[in-house]
Amino acid sequence: MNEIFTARGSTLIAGVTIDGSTVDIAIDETGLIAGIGENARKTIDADIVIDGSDRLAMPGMVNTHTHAAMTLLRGYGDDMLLQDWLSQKIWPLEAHLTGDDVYAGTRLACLEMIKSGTVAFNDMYFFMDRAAAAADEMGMRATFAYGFIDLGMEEKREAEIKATETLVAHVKSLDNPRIRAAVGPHSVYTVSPEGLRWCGEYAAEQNIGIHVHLSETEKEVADCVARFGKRPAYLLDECGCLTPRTVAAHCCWLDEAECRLLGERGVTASHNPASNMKLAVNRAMPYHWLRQYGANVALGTDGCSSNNNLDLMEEMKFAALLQKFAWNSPTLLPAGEAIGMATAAGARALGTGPGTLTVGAPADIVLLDTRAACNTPLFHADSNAVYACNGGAVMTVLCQGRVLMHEREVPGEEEIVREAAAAARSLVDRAEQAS
Ligand SMILES: C[C@H]1O[C@@H](n2cnc3c(N)ncnc32)[C@H](O)[C@@H]1O
Ligand SMILES: [Zn+2]
Repeated sequence: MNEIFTARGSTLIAGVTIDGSTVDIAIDETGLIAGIGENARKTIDADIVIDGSDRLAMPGMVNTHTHAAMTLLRGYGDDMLLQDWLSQKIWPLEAHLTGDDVYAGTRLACLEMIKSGTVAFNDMYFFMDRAAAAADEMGMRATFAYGFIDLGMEEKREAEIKATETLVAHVKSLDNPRIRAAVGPHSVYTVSPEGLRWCGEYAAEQNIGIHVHLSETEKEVADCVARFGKRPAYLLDECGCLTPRTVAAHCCWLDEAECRLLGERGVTASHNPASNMKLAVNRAMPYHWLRQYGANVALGTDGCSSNNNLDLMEEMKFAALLQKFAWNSPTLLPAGEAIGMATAAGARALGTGPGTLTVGAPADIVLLDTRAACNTPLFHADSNAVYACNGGAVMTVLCQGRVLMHEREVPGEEEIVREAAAAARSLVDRAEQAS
């Protein structure tokens, strides 16, 4: 294997383009950026040198809403209504999932994310100890939440509480700064107020984040108002689930007062435009209100059964286009803001650093090909990254200074793909035999 993947020490990215100028990026042996500029190479005695010519550096991207192992369900159920899709296709298949499936599916997800410039993700799913093992081996950062679904049943709630506590204890025992745990109440339509309250209290007690679906569909809001007499964001708040460490995915049907509430609580709203369009949730996240009231707006892909990939470069474009189209405003969500959502806002959501290329920040760095057709001509790097390129323009990826991909090579790619394909086939076979 290329020694660039195994070497540990300090790294120099020599002569790379940032904001139109050519600089060096020096990375110390702990994986932090030690210097950026013409004289940065003097700050370290580099063990590895990466040639930055024909390369543009940007911060590594953060996917704030995934169900990573759903890569195994890619293309399994498309073109359906959200409720039917979940209850008729996805949940029956997920009932047959094993820990080995989640491991294989999460490795495929990590491969795909690395290949498109993502270094960190926020995951909600099942068998999360196996997902954590996959992310750690792939060298990524990730936060794992067990998908807590009690459907109003006390017995099920007890099981979900146990599963959540077990995961949190497991992640703690790993003592790995790249791998974290969160509490994952799925949504207000799958978790009772008692369950939500437990999640809020447990997250506070453990000092960890919360990962939840919020206001994805109009039906979710209408049902919530009918059952509980209040809109979903207020219900979550009453149960202690809106905190500065909460990531609320979708947020499509929030009204203005709910946006203000999310801003007041310092919540991160994860925008998932491709999934929202595919499932036709019929309203775009009110980005303008969320920003106006100070919520942290970040970007996510959702699972591969509603996207159907994990390419945040594409997602930036979908976000910028959907916002403009839905709110009839061509000036809304310009390219620079889309990049900020995918980088700094995501890093803030997961607490992984500033998400910028600055001295002292973790060296989470992506190098894009300036020779690619999508980067030619290169008038505005942000514009090309958001509107012209996709993940295929990503050449090299570093996370905490460690090289995860170089010149589009990721160690073990063939095996990861082969094993995920076999796991997906066997999962569907098992489900079909049982039905
Ligand atoms: C964690 C749980 O969330 C489900 N899941 C996946 N995508 C969505 C979505 N867009 N909305 C709601 N739930 C979803 C997964 O299929 C799993 O059952
Ligand atoms: Zn989701």
